[in-house]
Amino acid sequence: MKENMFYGASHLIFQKAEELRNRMTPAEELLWKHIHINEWKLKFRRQHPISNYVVDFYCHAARLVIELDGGIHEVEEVKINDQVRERNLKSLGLTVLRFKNEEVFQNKSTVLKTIKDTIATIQENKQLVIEKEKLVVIKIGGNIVDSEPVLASFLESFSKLVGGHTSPPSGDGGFKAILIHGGGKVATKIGESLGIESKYVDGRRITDAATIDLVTMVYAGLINKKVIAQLQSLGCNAIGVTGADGNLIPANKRPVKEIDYGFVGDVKSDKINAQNWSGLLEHGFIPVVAPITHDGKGQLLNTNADTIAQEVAKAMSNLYEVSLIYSFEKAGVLLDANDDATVISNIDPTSYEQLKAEGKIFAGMIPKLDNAFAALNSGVKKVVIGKAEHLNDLINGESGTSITNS
Ligand SMILES: Nc1ncnc2c1ncn2[C@@H]1O[C@H](COP(=O)(O)OP(=O)(O)O)[C@@H](O)[C@H]1O
Ligand SMILES: CC(=O)N[C@@H](CCC(=O)OP(=O)(O)O)C(=O)O
Repeated sequence: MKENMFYGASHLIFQKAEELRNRMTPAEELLWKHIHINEWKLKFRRQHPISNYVVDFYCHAARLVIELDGGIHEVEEVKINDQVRERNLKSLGLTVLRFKNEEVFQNKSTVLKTIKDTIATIQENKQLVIEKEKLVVIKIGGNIVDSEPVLASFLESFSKLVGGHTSPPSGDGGFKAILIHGGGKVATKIGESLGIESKYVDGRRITDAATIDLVTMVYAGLINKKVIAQLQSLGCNAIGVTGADGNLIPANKRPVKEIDYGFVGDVKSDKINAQNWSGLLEHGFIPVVAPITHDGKGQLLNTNADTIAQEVAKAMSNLYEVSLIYSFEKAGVLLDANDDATVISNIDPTSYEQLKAEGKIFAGMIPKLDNAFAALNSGVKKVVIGKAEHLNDLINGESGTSITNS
């Protein structure tokens, strides 16, 4: 799809597009504000290279070009050039809408209605090729959260990725992302100092009344707010949430069978409302999620952060093309869990079963991989496990372990 959407534009056209993007006209700025985030959930690009041209706005899913004309376009010679340009763009199968700058200033609602009607017609004719926007769901593990310098360095890389103020200028402001943090180690340490003992069964903390208060304070309070403050200082409009905020992650208290886990929550997968999350993202917020959920009856619940990442990634894959990154202190899933030089580059269900049987994959890595496969099986496009310090490479598929179905 990517190579297609430029219709063979040359390197020079790309350069020109980059220059034009840096000096948009006031009319372009105004229209961009309205179509950048839009009710049709379509991705528009501005100053987009197509063949020999740079078009003002382009939506590849609808194959729709929108051009704005200033006064110069009234000159006869320019008019002829515009006609040739329009004919050439249409010959590529594109719909072209043209507006005058004054129309955008004086008649904005009519301009937007024309765009809306055109999209509706394209939709009716089933010409719309859905191109989902990319979303990265990133989980940071307990050992990263436990180390201030490692966390700070991770957050700096993260901020660059999502368009914080230290990012290189990139035209469209970075990836959309959701960050989920753990913090089990910090909770255990603070618990010890308060005389609250930590007990785990199958990687899940037994969460009695004192423990749910402890983990709420540590995850939703201390850790979450420290992360938010750091991201804000890096120019990222991060907003801290638990699953109770905005009813983002409804859960059920885990039923008591052989083990009573106490206030541990199992996520109600079908009740995660992707539109609510999308609302935060579309308004430019970067959600930072603490692993606390709720039962809708006033009870907070403790839910494993790997599971939350999987559930949120799954729910969001209806609306976005989602990559799920499990980042932690090791370089990936390792053949020897203590040797970063032994990264397994790819794991599929068969090799997973084998490595587990051989005892090479154990403890917390088992539920992490179970979550990874569950995500892949429910629409998540890509899952990678690897070192938090290699965030960029993990996203580009150049580091860590890729989880695949075959
Ligand atoms: N093959 C393996 N490769 C890497 N880590 C492994 C492997 N098998 C078991 N582990 C263990 O799994 C742990 C990661 O699980 P966990 O502690 O739950 O993750 P997180 O830090 O993200 O919460 C590692 O710290 C490591 O001790
Ligand atoms: C129910 C349950 O086990 N909840 C986890 C939530 C935190 C977590 O998952 O943190 P890590 O990513 O650091 O492991 C716990 O309290 O440890």
